[in-house]
Amino acid sequence: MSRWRAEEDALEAVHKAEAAERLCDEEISKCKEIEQQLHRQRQEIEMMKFQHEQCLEELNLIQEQKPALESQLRAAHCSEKELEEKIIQAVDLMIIFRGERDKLQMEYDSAIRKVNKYRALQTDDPLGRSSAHFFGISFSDIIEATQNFKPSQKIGEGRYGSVFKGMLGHAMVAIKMLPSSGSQSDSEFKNELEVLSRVRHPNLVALIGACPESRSLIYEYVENGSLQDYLSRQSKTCSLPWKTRIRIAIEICSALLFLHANDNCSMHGNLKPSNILLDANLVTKISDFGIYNLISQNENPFSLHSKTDPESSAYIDPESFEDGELTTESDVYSFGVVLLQLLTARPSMGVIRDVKCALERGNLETVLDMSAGDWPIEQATQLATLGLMCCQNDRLDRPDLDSEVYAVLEPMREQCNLSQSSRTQHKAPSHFVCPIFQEVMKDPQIAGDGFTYEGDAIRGWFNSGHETSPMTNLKLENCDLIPNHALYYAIQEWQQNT
Ligand SMILES: Nc1ncnc2c1ncn2[C@@H]1O[C@H](COP(=O)(O)OP(=O)(O)OP(=O)(O)O)[C@@H](O)[C@H]1O
Repeated sequence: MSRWRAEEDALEAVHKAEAAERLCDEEISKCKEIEQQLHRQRQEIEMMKFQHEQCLEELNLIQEQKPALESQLRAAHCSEKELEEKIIQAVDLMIIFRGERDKLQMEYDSAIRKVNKYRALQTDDPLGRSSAHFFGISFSDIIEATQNFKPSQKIGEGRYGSVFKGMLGHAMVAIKMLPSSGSQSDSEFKNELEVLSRVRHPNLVALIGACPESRSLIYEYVENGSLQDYLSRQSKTCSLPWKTRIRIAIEICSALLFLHANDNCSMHGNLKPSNILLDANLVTKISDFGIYNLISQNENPFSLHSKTDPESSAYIDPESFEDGELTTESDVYSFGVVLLQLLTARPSMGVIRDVKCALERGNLETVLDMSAGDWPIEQATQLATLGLMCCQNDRLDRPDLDSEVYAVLEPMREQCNLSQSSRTQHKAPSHFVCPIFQEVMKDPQIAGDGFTYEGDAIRGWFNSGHETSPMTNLKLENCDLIPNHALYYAIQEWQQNT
């Protein structure tokens, strides 16, 4: 019995031990779960701490930037106010300019009426229609412009008459009074004017009008005097640097090439430094081209010339002295003398001999004009050789202007452009500026009057009902526009170099 009870107790104890073991296992697994939960919560807390620190850092950064941002805001407010004031001023100016524009428009309209009246008088056409391309001006207008030929208005006197400056409308012009005597009839004179007034090139002085009645020619005014003034040190301004002189030589050559390629006006006929004018940017403007056609010549003009002005006769082709004939090679000869003078600034008489001797002796530097700076000897030698070739006595020995002269000069342009860093302070050359917008052109277009305008400006002019030239006021044959590629590339090049 006691054994049976003892077995039962033992069994019960075993059960209890098993139950206790299960309980223990359960507790252990619960403990593990709790530990895992605890671990996860710790990780979350770490993450929250990290985010909190980041937020704090960002907040600090924003607070540090706050004063700078606030001052930027204040500055923005100030400039906003300034801009507002400027806009108000600009609007005021615009109102004033509009008033002036309306006034000018009225003056312009009355000038057009006046021109038409003169044309009607000239052509006996009651409607004032004329086929003339030159701007006809009355003698009374010339008297008014020159203040009755006041001596202080006189710029100079040449072989073909006196030159006066004057205001025609709002434009400063140079008025050349040709001799009235001669056998050339009025219609011959007008025909020549027609031809000359159509010739337009950036390096030729534009003939903008004429008064056939008084045989006077009206040219654009070129403000910086002539190359002669610079070479003979008569100019109040400084001497021309060698790079500018090379550019001038290239510009002269390009203008001569243009004239020689022109069907009607194929020669200059009187090229010399006093006829090579320089504008505000020292851009070449050649005057007097084709003037020999406007003067009736009864005897060989060149032999007459040599008697009256030996200095000028040094520019004349020796063969023209003989036969009185003017050819494109005559211009090449004159260009050669000018080239040698650009190098040496020596008088025209004797310059060929001086340069030739110096070249032969191998000491060209002794004749170079040192006021132009340090001439690079290689280019100076090239120019001297070119000048002497142009000055050959026999026409047939002279070089071809395009393939033998321009082809040598043109590559020198790049070097001149490199030197033009000072151009940044210069304003744009006048022929880069649109006559209407008065800004450097982006899309230069040639109109029927031969002048180049900004595309938008001239189209706007036509669209507003005008059928006339904005420059000459004459009626245009058509409203066609031709892109001026040469000028476009020249402007691009100039803009890249400034
Ligand atoms: N369009 C112009 N703008 C400014 N000045 C000019 C203009 N045309 C001529 N001149 C000035 O007038 C002066 C006289 O010029 P003109 O062409 O009549 O005589 P020249 O060149 O001295 O001799 P030639 O009669 O042999 O040509 C020139 O030296 C020049 O300075």
